[in-house]
Amino acid sequence: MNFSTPSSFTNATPPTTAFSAPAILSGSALVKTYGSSTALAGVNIAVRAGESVAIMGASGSGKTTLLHTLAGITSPDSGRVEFQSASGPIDVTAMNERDRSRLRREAFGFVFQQGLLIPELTAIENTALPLMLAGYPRREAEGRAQHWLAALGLAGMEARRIGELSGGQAQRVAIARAQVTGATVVFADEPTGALDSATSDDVMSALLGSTVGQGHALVVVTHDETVAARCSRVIRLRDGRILPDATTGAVAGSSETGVSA
Ligand SMILES: Nc1ncnc2c1ncn2[C@@H]1O[C@H](COP(=O)(O)OP(=O)(O)OP(=O)(O)O)[C@@H](O)[C@H]1O
Repeated sequence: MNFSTPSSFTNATPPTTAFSAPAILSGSALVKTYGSSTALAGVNIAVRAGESVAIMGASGSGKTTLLHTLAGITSPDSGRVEFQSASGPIDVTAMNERDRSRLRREAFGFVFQQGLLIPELTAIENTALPLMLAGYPRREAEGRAQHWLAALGLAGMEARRIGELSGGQAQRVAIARAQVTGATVVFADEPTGALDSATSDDVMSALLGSTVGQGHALVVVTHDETVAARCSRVIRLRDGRILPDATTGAVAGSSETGVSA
């Protein structure tokens, strides 16, 4: 795990392309059904280090299912998810739940619209939690958490409980917590859904700067075209399938088409 601490990136501009980077995460022929509903109907997607991919589509089109499947939270009925770890490719779909849970803790970060932060804990305790769970002593975990909070513009707010923060500040805590272990892929599901547009913009800057700005990958589900426009690539789902890219006619998520920034 890379637990390096960040410099400030609250206003960082992420790179817009990742053409030469290898796929850090890929899903091939992903199918997932729930009873008679088909959430994923054969999705191919490759995400490269240093790129941000927005997943868009109508309600029920399969966005969250795709995010959860790529992240190893949901197992597909068929198809394969592969993660490129520092020690080589890992078949996420073939892992048992215990190993997948470890992979999620160590290599992935998660930012959701709300929840997940523990209201009884302070900003620094929430941020340090993944490191504490990984066995770090409190002092070291909180030292690293403090660096992340400062880099995200939250210096001085470490001791506040979540209810004492604004929505945008709380999302920055969630971003800090998602990355304190050095996650190489961050998954975000409607990370700005509860925020006004100016705050949403700031939170996206923090999210992009702290992920793709550091050479990591960001996969973000959003209904917001403004959020999607800030990502290096947008894929659109309909009925569990990726729609062809309107500009090129290529299927935007497929590894063959690569990054269409
Ligand atoms: N746990 C589940 N049990 C049953 N059906 C599910 C479950 N999760 C998803 N589905 C179904 O799978 C389809 C895709 O759902 P998903 O949540 O991935 O869509 P979405 O595009 O993220 O929607 P939204 O924008 O409303 O969050 C829907 O028809 C949904 O009802």
